[in-house]
Amino acid sequence: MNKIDVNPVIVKESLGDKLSKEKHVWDEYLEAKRDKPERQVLAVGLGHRFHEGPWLFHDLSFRLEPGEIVGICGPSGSGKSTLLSLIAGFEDPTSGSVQRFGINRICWVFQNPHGMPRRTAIDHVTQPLLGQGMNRVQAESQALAIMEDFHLIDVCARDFKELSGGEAQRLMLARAVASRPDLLLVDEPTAQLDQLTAADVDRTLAGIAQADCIVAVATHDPNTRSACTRVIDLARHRNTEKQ
Ligand SMILES: Nc1ncnc2c1ncn2[C@@H]1O[C@H](COP(=O)(O)OP(=O)(O)OP(=O)(O)O)[C@@H](O)[C@H]1O
Repeated sequence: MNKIDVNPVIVKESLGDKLSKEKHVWDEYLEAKRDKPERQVLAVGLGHRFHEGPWLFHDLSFRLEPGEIVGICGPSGSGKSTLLSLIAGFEDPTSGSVQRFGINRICWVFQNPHGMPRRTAIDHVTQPLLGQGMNRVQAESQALAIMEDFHLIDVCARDFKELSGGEAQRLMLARAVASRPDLLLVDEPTAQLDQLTAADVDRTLAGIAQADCIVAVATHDPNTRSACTRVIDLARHRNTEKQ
């Protein structure tokens, strides 16, 4: 938890004029909290199973904070997508709790890229920026800067339907970054791609780390896993005793 600085002079003065000065200190505390929301996801003792089925994972505790790319890893069926849903709050855990702080906008990138076939690549990235109130010149310049991070400059004027699978997936990541979410969840970004195209996506994955956004990527691809800054390995949280 961030330390909130409280002015010691005001605290000392408050001994004399207790009520009003204490209120001052309290207001300052609230102001500081408003300015620096502690954006985080806190999971404690998390476990999940569907109906009376086997436990996918249990006793899972972690904290997700902005600035890193957290890989949610494990074999097929281990519950990676389910854990993303729990993190987002779309599903309630069977045991334990997930708390979200400072999260209003959640963005998902799915394994199958979905775009508008006859709209250009740059349109897909410009759109969310226009929605945030930028004018077209500002939005296009910002969109190009984001697309550069995802190696998309050469195809920016191409229609979505003309993009390769890897380009389309990188465009989904660029559009997600342009949407400025508080929480970005990426589900198996390379699952539908061949090895070479997947490597293209992995090379640009660092571009989704944002100073003010929490990022989690579900993957069973070892290269995508290596591109993450930290890993939650679901294989370690399966326990036959609990099944
Ligand atoms: N709504 C549901 N109801 C019942 N079972 C479900 C539901 N959603 C997922 N499952 C089951 O839970 C298990 C974990 O699914 P999940 O999609 O989370 O795994 P995953 O690790 O993401 O798998 P993959 O790597 O194959 O995408 C699977 O056996 C799946 O069939």
